[in-house]
Parts: sequence; C-alpha cells; structure tokens
Amino acid sequence: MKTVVNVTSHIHYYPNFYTNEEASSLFDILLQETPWQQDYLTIFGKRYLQPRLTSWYALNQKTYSYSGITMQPHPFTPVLSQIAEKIACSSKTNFNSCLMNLYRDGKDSNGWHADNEPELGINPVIASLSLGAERFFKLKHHNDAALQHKILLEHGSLLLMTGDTQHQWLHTLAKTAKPIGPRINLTFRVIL
Ligand SMILES: O=C(O)CCC(=O)C(=O)O
Ligand SMILES: [Fe+2]
Repeated sequence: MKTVVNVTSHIHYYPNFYTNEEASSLFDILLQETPWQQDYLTIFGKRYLQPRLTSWYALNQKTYSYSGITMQPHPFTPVLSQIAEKIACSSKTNFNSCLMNLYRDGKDSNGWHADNEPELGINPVIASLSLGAERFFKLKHHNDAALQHKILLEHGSLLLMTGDTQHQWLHTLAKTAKPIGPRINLTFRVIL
C-alpha cells in the first residue's frame, strides 16, 4: 500500500487488491451481467453524450443525481455484494451503493470533478476498484493547479479517498491515444 497524499486528505492506493486471475474473472462477469447505459450530461446548459457507459447499484433503492442525470438503482448482485464485503474489510466502511463505469477504449474518459454531491455527506469515503486496461487517474488541488498527482490504476487495484479529499482535490480519468482495451471501474459510496 502506498500513501499518495496525506495531509487532511487521504488517498491510498492498493495494487493487487485482487490477484490478476480474480480481477480478470470479475471483469468478464461484470462486463456481461451489467445493464450498461449511456446518458446525456447537461453542463452549463449544453447536452453531451457521456464519454463512457455507467450503471448505478444501491442497497436502499436511492437514486443518484449528478450533472443533470438521475440514475435509477439496480439491486446489488451476488458478485457485487462479495466485492463490497471485501472492500468493507479494508476500508472499515459499509458501502450501500456503487457507480460502475465502463471505459470502452482510450477515447472514453471522466472529466475533472469532485465526488461532492450532497447525498454523499461532508467527507465521503470513496473506494474505487479498477479492472481491465490500466489508466491514469489525475488529481489537482482546488486552490493551486500546480499541485498535481498522477496514479496509474492497475488491473485489480483499489484506490481509497477519505478525509476532505473531495473538498481539496479534483480528479479525472483522462483520455489516452494508446490503443487500449476496455476498463471497468467500480466506485463504492455511502449514500445518506
Ligand atoms: O474511473 C475512475 O477511476 C474514476 C471514476 C470517478 O471518478 C467517478 O465515477 O466519480
Ligand atoms: Fe469521481
């Protein structure tokens, strides 16, 4: 485990949270069984097709809203419950929801943002599992754009963001021109 940022924001990276074989098997199952959807985002009044596919899972039937989208929840599947349980052991957090992202290739991305929707509470714990193609996750400080970090999110790795990370930092999953395959990201959250 490597501590990347540690002031009042805590960002921890666990490579090999799952072995290569376990991660590949989870990738195959999730790619197949997930009802992936592509939504339109509304940013400053303009509509854009989201540059990735997503799916929203929640234990408490809560919807999730961001950038003009309200996502309807699917119930946790057995595989998702199993992953949530393993992550709960490492993070000491019982997550009740999961936003899944499918980046089909290097052209798919996730723009600069913070996970700061009101339903996540003040200092949310966010646990992010990466499966499939490796992609760079970048962070930049809200008040000082020169303060930046770049983390390669490997197959089977877990990234944990806690403390006031979502107040201090923005994050993005940038596009890449490299010819790469798909990546699945599972972002576990607690919806209040
Ligand atoms: O794909 C990733 O690693 C980041 C996903 C993310 O930031 C989000 O869904 O809020
Ligand atoms: Fe995010």
